[in-house]
Amino acid sequence: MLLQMRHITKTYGTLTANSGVDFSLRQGEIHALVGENGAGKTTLMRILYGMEQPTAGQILLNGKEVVFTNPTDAISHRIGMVHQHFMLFPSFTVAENIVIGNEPRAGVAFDRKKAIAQVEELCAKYRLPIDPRMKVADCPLGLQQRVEILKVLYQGADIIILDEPTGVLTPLEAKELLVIMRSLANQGKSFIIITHKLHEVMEVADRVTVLRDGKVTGSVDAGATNVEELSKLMVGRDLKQLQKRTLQTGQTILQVNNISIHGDKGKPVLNNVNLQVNAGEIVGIAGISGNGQSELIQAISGLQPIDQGDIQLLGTPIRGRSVREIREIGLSHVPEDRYQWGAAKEGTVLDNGTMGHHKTTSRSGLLHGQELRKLVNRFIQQFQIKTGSQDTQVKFLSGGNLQKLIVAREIAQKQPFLIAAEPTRGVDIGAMELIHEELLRKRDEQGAILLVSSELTEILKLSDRIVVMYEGRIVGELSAEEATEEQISLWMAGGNSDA
Ligand SMILES: Nc1ncnc2c1ncn2[C@@H]1O[C@H](COP(=O)(O)OP(=O)(O)OP(=O)(O)O)[C@@H](O)[C@H]1O
Repeated sequence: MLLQMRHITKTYGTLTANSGVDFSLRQGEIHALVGENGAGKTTLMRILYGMEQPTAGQILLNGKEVVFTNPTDAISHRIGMVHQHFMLFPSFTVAENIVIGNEPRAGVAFDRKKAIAQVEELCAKYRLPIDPRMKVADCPLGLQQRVEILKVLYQGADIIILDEPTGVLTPLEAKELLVIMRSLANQGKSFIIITHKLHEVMEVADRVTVLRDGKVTGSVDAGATNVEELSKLMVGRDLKQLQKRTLQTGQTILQVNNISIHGDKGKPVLNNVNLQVNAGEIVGIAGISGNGQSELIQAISGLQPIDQGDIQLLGTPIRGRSVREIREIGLSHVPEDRYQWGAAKEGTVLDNGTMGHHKTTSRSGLLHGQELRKLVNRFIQQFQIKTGSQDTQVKFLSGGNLQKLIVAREIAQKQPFLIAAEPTRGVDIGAMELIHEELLRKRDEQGAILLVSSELTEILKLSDRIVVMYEGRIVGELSAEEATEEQISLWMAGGNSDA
């Protein structure tokens, strides 16, 4: 056995993140690590990568015990990790990012030519083409991830840990990544992949280990299991089928008229976009990321100025208004990037859970400490948010648990309009089910929801109407009854539209 982690336990104060976990990896294997948010997957991998030390337990590499006190130790034992949030220097080139920390030198100076040659050689060896001279800032996310993988390969890794690698990728990039992993595994590399996407597990993994509440609930060959069985091992119950009713829509809540945003390079990022969202409906925006969806949301929520057109929320023009003013008129917003816009990382669960709620919960204009705590307690219970306490800083929450807190907070705002951008990114399947139910409940209570998701299945499952964006324009619109995956995918890829 290439790697064995034996009886790993990790506690943080009273919280047990891993409890007696056994995990093993064979050479050339792709091993998926799955489990609910906060089940302890990232913690286990941070231990393997030397970022955390276990409270108890052992790691054996090729049968010999190893002790890592930092990632440098893990790297010297040929273990590499690609984190959920890439750790690249955007203003540096691809080659510079790959060789960083172990740069070729000519005397004391950095040998740029040699770095480029080394990276070209590496790309050829592993059949992962990329231009080493390109600036990372100019690479789409799929290529940035390739840089991360090449960096780990440059460091000599034989065991590669990928933490939710497809979360930020387009469906096409995600497919490519799975092919790359298989090809590298065939060349002898071994992978551990943390993911919530069970169809990916079935597609790429040889083995799957399931964690629940810090403990292993199963470790099986992927060929001997299926999505239903894995879900049950993860959440301890069968998942329900979502019931969606057909509703009458009400008054227009959001009206976007002909808005455009000129880009830096002469190409518009938004091009004459018209959109309407009514009370009692979910309008889903489908599109490959980077086709103007982010800018559209930012324009509506006051984060980005527009160059042409106007937007009305509940009949009030909002062009040029601040985020705060727009929120006061009637917007709640689950932002696409939870770390940049959604949360104050240094703040506590209580601070983050109550942002925007002070007004609604105070009786006399003063803040009501107890009421706010009660509210956050409700979020924690309902969404099963795993946290030490309300006073824990959110930087200690697992990614999925922070996402659940933001979604709970925003849905509870009781605003007439909600923008839900990638609302289930990084959450487990049980939490996804709950978030979907809550979005539908809000819609059933005559809420107007604009849903943006890179998961087409999510768009199809929840939306009453679907619009497709391509290169800054809306290129097609379908009702839920008319929508087919084929038609939408065609429009998403820039295929012909008659809209
Ligand atoms: N440094 C820390 N201090 C306190 N608690 C922590 C720390 N790191 C992790 N935890 C807690 O340990 C538990 C396991 O977290 P971990 O990030 O391993 O979960 P996960 O399975 O990767 O979840 P997700 O799917 O949401 O990413 C969580 O409850 C988390 O809040």
